[in-house]
Amino acid sequence: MRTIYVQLPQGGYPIHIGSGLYSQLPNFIHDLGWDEHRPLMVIADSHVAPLYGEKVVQPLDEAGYQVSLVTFPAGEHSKSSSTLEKLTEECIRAGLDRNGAILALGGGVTGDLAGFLAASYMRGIPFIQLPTTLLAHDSSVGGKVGINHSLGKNMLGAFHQPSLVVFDTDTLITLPRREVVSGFAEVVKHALIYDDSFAKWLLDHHVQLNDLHSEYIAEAIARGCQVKADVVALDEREHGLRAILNYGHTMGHALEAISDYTYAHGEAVSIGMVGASLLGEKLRTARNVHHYTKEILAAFSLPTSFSGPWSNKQLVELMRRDKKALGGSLTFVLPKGIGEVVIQHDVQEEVVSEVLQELRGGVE
Ligand SMILES: NC(=O)c1ccc[n+]([C@@H]2O[C@H](COP(=O)([O-])OP(=O)(O)OC[C@H]3O[C@@H](n4cnc5c(N)ncnc54)[C@H](O)[C@@H]3O)[C@@H](O)[C@H]2O)c1
Ligand SMILES: O=C(O)C(=O)C[C@@H](O)[C@H](O)[C@H](O)COP(=O)(O)O
Ligand SMILES: [Zn+2]
Repeated sequence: MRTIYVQLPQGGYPIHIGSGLYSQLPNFIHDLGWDEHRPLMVIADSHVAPLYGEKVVQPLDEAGYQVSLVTFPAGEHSKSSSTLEKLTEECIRAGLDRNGAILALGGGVTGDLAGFLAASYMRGIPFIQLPTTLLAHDSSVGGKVGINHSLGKNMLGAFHQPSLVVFDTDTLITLPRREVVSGFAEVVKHALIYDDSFAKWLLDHHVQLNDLHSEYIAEAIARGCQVKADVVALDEREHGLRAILNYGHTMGHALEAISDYTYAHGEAVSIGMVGASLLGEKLRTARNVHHYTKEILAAFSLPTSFSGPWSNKQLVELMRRDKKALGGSLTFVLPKGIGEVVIQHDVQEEVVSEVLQELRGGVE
């Protein structure tokens, strides 16, 4: 097992990564100082609950915890106020009080949704992240929780840090290939924004990683989590630096929302990172990053271009609603080199449209 700590002024928390970790959940929870009188509510989606619900519930039940499991329909559309409302009802009916805690078992949708429920239920109760997708090495760390609105992605949310993250890598065995690929986008992102040696390592070992070789995958998750933990420790509430974790997301979130979430998050972020690399070269924040960006993303079978009936204007309108955009100006995280980025405000619409045009159909 590998453990990474997220160091925060109010104490921080560990991220445990490894195989067969659910049997150790009672010990990890005891280490938090939570005794068996704390009711636990496991929240999982309709794909994950039948696969891993019992594996989480059983050891906790045997250790004497009062633990229940609730589910919701899998998919990005469940990151919504209506699902939040239904889960709130389940918690109230189950008698969950302020002494209770939520365990978010699943991918980023579950983590964001159940985390937001934990942030707002009775004005906030503790929660634990149990990520089951590769992508969720990112979403389970850092405390950004929230839901979507019909007018934009992640429009309602909070910063609410988990008390503990337990990534049992055995769960990745059942993950559909498309979701594995999507998850690599955030792994690559962590390398491209912060750690050029990590990027080189990812390219050198993409064959083993694509095969989900357990040692390499655990290493990739740990290195990605380390980048995230370092950045969050320096700027928990995104006053500045933390925005670098949004690399590829200005375009990515716009593509996700406009496609009604036909694009998976990682796919959209991948296209967004190619867009950011093109933009960086045009605005001269970086040289020679576009080709490398495409190469590393293609090594993990990620998309580097898009097609769709949406106009550049529609996409730009969504980008102006991005949370980094102040006063409606366009804000992007742009590369400075490999492993280094810069936050750029007031990017002109014309140059963004040029990039969108080049991203359509993959014109060089
Ligand atoms: N809070 C953050 O910091 C942060 C960071 C990155 C992404 N996100 C959010 O995360 C979401 C995407 O997360 P995701 O890609 O994990 O999506 P997801 O949670 O929808 O999971 C993808 C699919 O895989 C299924 N699944 C999950 N684990 C499985 C397993 N082990 N075996 C079989 N099937 C499994 C799910 O049921 C779902 O159908 C987006 O909403 C994105 O905005 C949040
Ligand atoms: O943790 C962060 O900060 C991130 O930006 C991580 C992103 O990968 C993630 O998609 C996040 O949910 C985006 O947040 P938002 O504030 O742009 O909605
Ligand atoms: Zn993301």
